[in-house]
Amino acid sequence: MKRKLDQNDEPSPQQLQPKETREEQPKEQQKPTTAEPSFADLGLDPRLVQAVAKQNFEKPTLVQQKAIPLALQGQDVLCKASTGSGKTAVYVLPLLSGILKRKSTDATPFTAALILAPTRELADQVFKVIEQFSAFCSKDIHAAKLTENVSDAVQRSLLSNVPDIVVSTPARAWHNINSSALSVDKLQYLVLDEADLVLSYGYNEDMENISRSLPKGVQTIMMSATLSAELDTLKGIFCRNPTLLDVKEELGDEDEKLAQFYVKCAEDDKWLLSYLIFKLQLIKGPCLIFVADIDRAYRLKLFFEQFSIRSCILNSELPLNSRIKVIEEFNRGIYDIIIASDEKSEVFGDLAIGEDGKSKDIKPEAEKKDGDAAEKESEKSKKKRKTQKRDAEYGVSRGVDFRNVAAVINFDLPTSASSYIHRIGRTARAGRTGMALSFVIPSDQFGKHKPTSLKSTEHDEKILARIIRQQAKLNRKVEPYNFSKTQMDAFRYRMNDALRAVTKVAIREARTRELRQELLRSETLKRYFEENPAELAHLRHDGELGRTTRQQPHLKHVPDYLLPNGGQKALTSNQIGFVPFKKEGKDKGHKRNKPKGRSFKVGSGRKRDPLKTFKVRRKAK
Ligand SMILES: Nc1ncnc2c1ncn2[C@@H]1O[C@H](COP(=O)(O)OP(=O)(O)OP(=O)(O)O)[C@@H](O)[C@H]1O
Repeated sequence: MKRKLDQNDEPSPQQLQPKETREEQPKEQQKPTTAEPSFADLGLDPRLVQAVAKQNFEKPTLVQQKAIPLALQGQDVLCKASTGSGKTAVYVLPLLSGILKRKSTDATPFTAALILAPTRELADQVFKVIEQFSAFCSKDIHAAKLTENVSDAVQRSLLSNVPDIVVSTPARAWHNINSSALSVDKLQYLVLDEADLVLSYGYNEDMENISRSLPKGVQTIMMSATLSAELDTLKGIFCRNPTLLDVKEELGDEDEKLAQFYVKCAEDDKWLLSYLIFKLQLIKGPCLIFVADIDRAYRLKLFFEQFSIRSCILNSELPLNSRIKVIEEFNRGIYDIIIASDEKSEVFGDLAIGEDGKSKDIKPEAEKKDGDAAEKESEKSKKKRKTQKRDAEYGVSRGVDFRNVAAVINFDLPTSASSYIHRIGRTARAGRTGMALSFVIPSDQFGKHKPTSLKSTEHDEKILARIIRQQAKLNRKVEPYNFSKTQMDAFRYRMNDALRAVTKVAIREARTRELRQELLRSETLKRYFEENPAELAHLRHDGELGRTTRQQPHLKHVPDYLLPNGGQKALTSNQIGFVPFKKEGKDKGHKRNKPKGRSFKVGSGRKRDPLKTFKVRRKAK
């Protein structure tokens, strides 16, 4: 965050670093102590240890230290560890090691491992990790992924090469097993990644079917970030008596890595705050903004465009290739803001807010208006939805390895505490620091600003109470954050101007245009870009979409008179302040660097004049 800094504000080095020079933060794991095992000590094939070193993993994370030896011994394992703790390597390394060991004496080709993940993004990500870890034994390991949108014939030919490892979603895996394209007769390993989510994605039947087709004695590894009743069901289906590992980070460690805040605000204030946060660059570094549905994501993007704030979109409508590319480019630091519609959270949120314990039907925004017009609109949008192709195997808040995310913003609070865990788990990964900020609509404010009201936020306060309780159990705090209303109000008319310009027609048009563009990129141009990879760099995903939005050039910059006395410094004051990051130069967001007191001061020199900094940055864009 290049937010307002005051005595209470201690910016992390990463957040203060200009985007262009953004580097990965040093990882806590990188200083081994004598007491802790190295990867070489875990009994892995030396070629894998070499590949791990190439990834700059200097020592195994706690969950890796505990679970890899068990998996190497052939035990069934059910492992629970927090998001971003390195669970993928926990199963990929032992699988590879086992396959290499067997192949040294028996080269018979057969599919030895099936890895199931709830979404195609995740399956694709796991496949990439396999490729990385088998870099020094690629001749001996052949892996295939069933994530591409290709015909049965293409999948069949892919599988006819008898890959050692197949990575898939359960639905695709079962489809191919059922059609005999994939033989699991000799399967040795079955992995369920993000096992707590597999059933909520509706894969029950596929899982039952897969289980029935497996030979006896398959070693099963289940990985999960949360414990849920679903894990028990899966345990019953696949392995009766696994070794249970519940790996917790050291006490206090999480607390330091991840700062969590919430802001109670009116419905339109979310828009105002987001505008301020990004236009004044109060958050610095890559940000992930979660909204409840696709229209809302486009609305926010078009709203941002009114102020020249660039962002890209992730949703289930976009082709998988585009989604993966957006994530990859975000990870490479090309984009600063992703607006992700967390549709699964809305569909599967436990919403168990009702005292009756029953979940409630959450209707999309267009369906919650009063009167005939609303009904008609609702009918129209229902029809439209039916004809729209969504990817049921999409999920962005769960498991996707976004790197170096400085902040996760819950623009719309999720409807369950477990969804919150998955969302905030996209930041503060692998020993890095991060911040989560959630907008919460107090119940007396709900429905007060019709144009921006959203049904799923009706019970925000109850969900927040659950989140706070859940985080307290994990020894983490979610703290309130207050913005000064008076200072925000100076910007309110600009926010209203921008909101008015983002009409329903503009949203629909932007959504259709982007879909068309992405399909074109994804399908028609795929081969061209395979042959001309350099050209791909010219295709950006954060371009402007709002051609039909009213253009308002005066909104693109912030006049000096709007900034409170003292510019951004004032915005970071106690009233409006922002997130207490760590001190510059002190790093590193870990225990040994615990900040001593809060003494960061904003100077008055040119370099530190936030207004001037802001102007320079704007020119640079
Ligand atoms: N031993 C290690 N040292 C340093 N970095 C690591 C280590 N192991 C994994 N990582 C990195 O940590 C990040 C998170 O790893 P991974 O995606 O496996 O976490 P996860 O526990 O599966 O998270 P989630 O629950 O969100 O899926 C990745 O970028 C990975 O490269």
